[in-house]
Amino acid sequence: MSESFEASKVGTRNHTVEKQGAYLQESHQTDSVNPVTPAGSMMHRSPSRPQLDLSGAAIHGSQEEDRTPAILLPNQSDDISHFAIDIGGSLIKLVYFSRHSDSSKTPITPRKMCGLLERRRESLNGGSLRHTFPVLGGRLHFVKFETNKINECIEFIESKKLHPCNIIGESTYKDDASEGADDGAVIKATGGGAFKYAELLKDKLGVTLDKEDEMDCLVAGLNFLLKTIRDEAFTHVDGQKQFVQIDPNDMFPYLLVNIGSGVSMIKVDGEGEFQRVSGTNVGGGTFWGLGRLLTNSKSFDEILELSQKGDNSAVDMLVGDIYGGLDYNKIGLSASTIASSFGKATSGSKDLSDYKREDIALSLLRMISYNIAQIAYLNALRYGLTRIFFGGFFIRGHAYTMDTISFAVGFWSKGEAQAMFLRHEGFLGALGAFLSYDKHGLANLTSHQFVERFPMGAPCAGGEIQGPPIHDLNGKITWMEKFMAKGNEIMAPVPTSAPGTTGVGGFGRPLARSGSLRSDSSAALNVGVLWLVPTLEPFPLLKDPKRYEPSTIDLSDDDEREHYGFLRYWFNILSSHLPTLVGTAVGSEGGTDGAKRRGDAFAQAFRAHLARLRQEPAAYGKLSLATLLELREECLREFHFMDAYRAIKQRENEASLAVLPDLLNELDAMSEDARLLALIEGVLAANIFDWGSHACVELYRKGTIIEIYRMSRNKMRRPWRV
Ligand SMILES: Nc1ncnc2c1ncn2[C@@H]1O[C@H](COP(=O)(O)OP(=O)(O)OP(=O)(O)O)[C@@H](O)[C@H]1O
Ligand SMILES: CC(C)(CO)[C@@H](O)C(=O)NCCC(=O)O
Repeated sequence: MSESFEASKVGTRNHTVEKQGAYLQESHQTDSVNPVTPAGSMMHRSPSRPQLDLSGAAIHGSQEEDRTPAILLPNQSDDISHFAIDIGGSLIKLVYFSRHSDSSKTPITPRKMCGLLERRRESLNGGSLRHTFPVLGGRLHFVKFETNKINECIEFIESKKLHPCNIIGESTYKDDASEGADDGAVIKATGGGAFKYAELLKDKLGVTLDKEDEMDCLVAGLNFLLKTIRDEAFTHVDGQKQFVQIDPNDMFPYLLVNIGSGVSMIKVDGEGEFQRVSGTNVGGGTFWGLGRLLTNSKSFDEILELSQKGDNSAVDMLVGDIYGGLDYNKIGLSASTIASSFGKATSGSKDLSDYKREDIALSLLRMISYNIAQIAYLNALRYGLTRIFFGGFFIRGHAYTMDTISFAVGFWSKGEAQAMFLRHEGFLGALGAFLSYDKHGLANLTSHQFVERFPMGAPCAGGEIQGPPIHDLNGKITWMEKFMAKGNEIMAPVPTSAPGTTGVGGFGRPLARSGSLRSDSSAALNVGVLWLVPTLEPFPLLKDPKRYEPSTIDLSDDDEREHYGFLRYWFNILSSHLPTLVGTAVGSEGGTDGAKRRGDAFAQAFRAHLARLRQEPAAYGKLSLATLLELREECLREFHFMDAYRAIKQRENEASLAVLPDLLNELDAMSEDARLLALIEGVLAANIFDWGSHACVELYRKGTIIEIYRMSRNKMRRPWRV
């Protein structure tokens, strides 16, 4: 099977490393950011509840050894509704759901949530529950742990109190009255570890695992993502990432190649319609295991990082090595093609220590990636499939791995088959298990009901960065529960830090100084927290709500960018407006020293986002003005500015209410047509203002919104009337 590829054809490393250099330069300036906050969304609790339950808080681990010691807050609850777990040979993946904490004025504890569910359930007719149960708003979080550190995962579940109320049996719903009687929770679980660790989880957490088949879950997870999450799938060729639009009505058939410890290849023909057609024991575990032995690396990421500085020709036997520097043209093999991976190591005179770790790492990465890609291609060929999705955490969002696999698939299939990758690569199984809870009705959601948010804080202690600096955008893809601490004193309310989580879909903190893996932005930025926004209804008059796309201009699209220059325009606007926004935000929090520090930190974080996007506009998926503004809002919230415009809104509301009767009278007095036009103009004026239009902001300085509204109607020359 050891067909080979031409070494030069997959050589995108230089390119990506260069990009990384530029990026690091730009982002270093953010290192000195000061105080920072947690991934924001868990922070905004109702005032009637303390923001954090700090009782029993303790630093977890040694501060000397760990620059980001986790703070365990054993009594903090997060209104969790439920979670599912995928325990694989190498990694444990956890998907958990938390309610929008701001969606209700009353704080909802997990048990209250169960009571709520129970009451709603009762109010519906038993049989129809499955399909009509209202979906609760909330967030889906993705976290992973190493399987051999399962205790850290258990601690995480405990510290976040994910387990007491995760009940799937109809008879086990509880309401407030049954607080305390929370045994018997049943958790959806998949992967081999669902069997292996069932007893342990029962002992430690008191939960029973409801086992779901691993392959079922992988397929269900992927189908859900392809149908529901925008820009989930992408190709990666020569360092270029391109999102693929998947038509939910034309998704099948495809081949899923899940590269975990081992590799499963699944032909998928429809919802729940699939067959595991092949597999190979040479997978991610092989790469990690052999890589660790051969390079003495401490982690998976370290091996990947090493590989990017290596030259595999020092280890691999090339066609040219065999043919005295010549190509073997007759069968289409150039001299630089790898004839035999590790073939040079057969030389008796050299020991392992005579080879460079970097070279070994690269040779190994290529060997494994090519081999899997080739088997994948053969299976695609066997079943006439042209779409191949590669999942599993071996991929790790790593540009070089993806390029190598893409190259191999393209090479063997002569361009007929396409390798595609997934932003939630390693979470397919966990997500599938999560979806198998049938009470939340997630499976029927459309893409409009999920938005993806990217928390990116930087924890700091004593005024100095203690966590990943902001340029380490890894924070964007983890559900990083950041904290701010001064010595042992917690300065900002934060959820529990995740001990031992290895991050989500991207790299953990870079171990090497260079952080060269960051050369691939996708590695660090491919997964955010999914927010479920079920309350948004499409406009009723839309012809096809499912296809309605409010943001028609993709700012990350090259052509459009050149054509309109929008991206640069908006970046400039957002950058120049930043000081004003920070001032407003700080003012909204009383202008305290703490608020100022947070304001500075927000500005640095947001600048880092903009710098990142300038460099790679598609880094966070499709980019529209709406997503840019949403990103800014999210970033503000992350730094605890829940509403930067609070004070202004209050002032405006008061002023508006004072003149509202007058305005209503004025509108009432109009003819129907004139009134409709006035209302529409008013809505547009408010909307444009809300989007921070430059001209409006200038106008605003001179009066209140209501005055602008009047001015826009009475005085301004409207372009559409000229
Ligand atoms: N931080 C990490 N630690 C360990 N392995 C990692 C890490 N990041 C990526 N990997 C790679 O991901 C692989 C595990 O992927 P994944 O979690 O999809 O599979 P798994 O569920 O553990 O395995 P299986 O399905 O075969 O039981 C590892 O074997 C390794 O190659
Ligand atoms: C055994 C599983 C399914 C566990 O996830 C996976 O590791 C795998 O597909 N291994 C490859 C086994 C084979 O088909 O040779």
